[in-house]
Amino acid sequence: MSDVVLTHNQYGKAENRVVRITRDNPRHEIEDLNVTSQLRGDFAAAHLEGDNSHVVATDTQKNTIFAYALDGVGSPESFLLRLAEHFTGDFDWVTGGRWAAEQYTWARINDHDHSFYRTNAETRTAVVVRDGETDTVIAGFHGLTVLKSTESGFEGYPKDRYTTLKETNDRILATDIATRWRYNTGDVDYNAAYADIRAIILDTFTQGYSAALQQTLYQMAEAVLAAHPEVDEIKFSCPNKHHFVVDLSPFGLENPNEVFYAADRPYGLIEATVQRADATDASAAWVGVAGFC
Ligand SMILES: O=c1[nH]c(=O)c2[nH]c(=O)[nH]c2[nH]1
Repeated sequence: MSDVVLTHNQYGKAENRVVRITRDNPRHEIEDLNVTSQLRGDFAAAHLEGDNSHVVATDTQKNTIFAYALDGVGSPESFLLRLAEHFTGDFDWVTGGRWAAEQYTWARINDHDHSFYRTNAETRTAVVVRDGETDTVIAGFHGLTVLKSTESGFEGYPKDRYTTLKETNDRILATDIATRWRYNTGDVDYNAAYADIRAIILDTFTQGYSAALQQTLYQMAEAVLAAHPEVDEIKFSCPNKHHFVVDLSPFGLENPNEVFYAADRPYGLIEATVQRADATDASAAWVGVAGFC
């Protein structure tokens, strides 16, 4: 057998479903997360020799996540950073790792103090990658479904023998927004930044005429980078949820852009990354973030 070497490796406990209730007064708060912890460092002996003396058990990582939740979550980013600090601080050979979370949104039922319903709003995401002294924090969300019923079109594209699509300057534009953005500093109020970036993305979606989903994605990215100097890079992955005008002429009916067939698949898939021209290369931190270009 030719010589082989162990290269990248990481390990941990995936998808720890943590629900933290803050109940120090009658009006409870709920934080609902799905947390994954993966350690990187000197784990060669475990792979090569069956020596587990460096292997902080995935079960221990799970327990640590739940124990840390007792001190509060606050924001998924700060929670993951605390985990990174713990594992790299307490175990010499853990030189870094990757901690990721999804956070689900609950709303109060009739403004009730301790009864909630899970909303269909977006899922918030966070990733912390620690490599020695360097932390990279990537925030984002997916599943925010938006639609504008006019002020969108698609024209001017090349036509060939396979083109059947008709040009239009008045169509429905609908998508499920998935986005991730990378902070260039640790000095961030993660919840406030999240709320503002989400609001900017939604507001930009509403603004003006969209010549293509590509243009709208770029404008959303540009607006976030303009308003948030602490963000260096933002990625979008957005399906074009086609709404086709139904031909009702066989029934002698006109359909002036009022009745649509909401197609399930296939769908256009439009993806883009926009970053500051002078942004540092952080491609290593994006490894493992699936579904973006
Ligand atoms: O916004 C759009 N972008 C495209 O690239 C495209 N292609 C297509 O058929 N319809 C659309 N719409």
